Amino acid sequence: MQQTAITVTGLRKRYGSVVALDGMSFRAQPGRVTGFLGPNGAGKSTTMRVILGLDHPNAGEATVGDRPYRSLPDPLRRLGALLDAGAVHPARSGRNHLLWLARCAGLPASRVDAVLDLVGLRSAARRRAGGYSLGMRQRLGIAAALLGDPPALLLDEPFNGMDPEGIVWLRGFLRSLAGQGRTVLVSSHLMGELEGTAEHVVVVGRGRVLADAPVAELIAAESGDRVVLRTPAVDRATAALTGAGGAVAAFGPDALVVTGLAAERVSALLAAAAVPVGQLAPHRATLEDAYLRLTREATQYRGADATARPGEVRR
Ligand SMILES: Nc1ncnc2c1ncn2[C@@H]1O[C@H](COP(=O)(O)OP(=O)(O)OP(=O)(O)O)[C@@H](O)[C@H]1O
Repeated sequence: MQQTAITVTGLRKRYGSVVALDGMSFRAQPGRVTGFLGPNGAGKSTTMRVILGLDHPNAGEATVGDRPYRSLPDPLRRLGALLDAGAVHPARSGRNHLLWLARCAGLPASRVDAVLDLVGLRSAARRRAGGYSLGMRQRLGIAAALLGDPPALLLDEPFNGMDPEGIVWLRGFLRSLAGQGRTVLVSSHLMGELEGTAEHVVVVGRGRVLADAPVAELIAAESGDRVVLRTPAVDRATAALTGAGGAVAAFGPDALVVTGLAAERVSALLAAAAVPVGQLAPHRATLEDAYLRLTREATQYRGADATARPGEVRR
């Protein structure tokens, strides 16, 4: 399979007084799922439209392989895209929708049945697409993106409207597409959807990149040297640990989060002070923790304290 990275460089885009893209740059590499994450209004869809040549940036450029999408001689065979799962004629069957797309692109009809099988829509293929659930329309959109068997895929919010079974299926499916060497760029505003799927994430806010890193690296950086412990003697534990230079914060009625001391040292200090300990473990952050911290400042539309969760220690 021909390797085809998706690259955006210095994209700027303004709609009147709204700055949608403010110097967006990143590369989605072949052979992995790249999560494109950010809160509502962060500029994900605008970036994807620019990649597809549907919107013109005020500055910067986007390429698929080494060329702008619009200059590709056989675009559907190079980059498959799902932008809007609703963009289907409601009276047409799923199969006829794909047949029509295949005909327009000069692709063989045999591809239609192949992609229907891939996305698990074969049994519903002859039903009117207007009667499909949103999850089924997403599958149809993914099938359309795969018609040309492209080495690169760009999917805008494909998990939207999928039931839990669909989400599990799509996670595995995206991983298998990347495993075949394809570039898979997937947007979402929910970190959890991409957990266990994306190896690499580009987190964006207010039109620019906030983080561009492997998921494992983001989680490790977020976890830091924090230890969570449970003890009925919260005050004595706090005194022993702060005396040794640790920073201690309450985490519920009988739990503490300790920063600045390794787990072994925390354990030794508490033993020396004869503090009973129910549980002690290094804190492992989730991808969602990292995402919420990164995007907290860049979130445009937020309720009064929408990012706080019960028991969370704000940093
Ligand atoms: N055609 C347009 N006209 C005016 N403003 C627009 C247009 N398209 C996008 N915007 C604005 O640009 C900003 C980025 O929007 P965009 O849709 O790219 O964000 P997004 O990250 O995809 O958000 P969401 O997760 O809500 O889809 C927003 O402030 C949006 O209101």
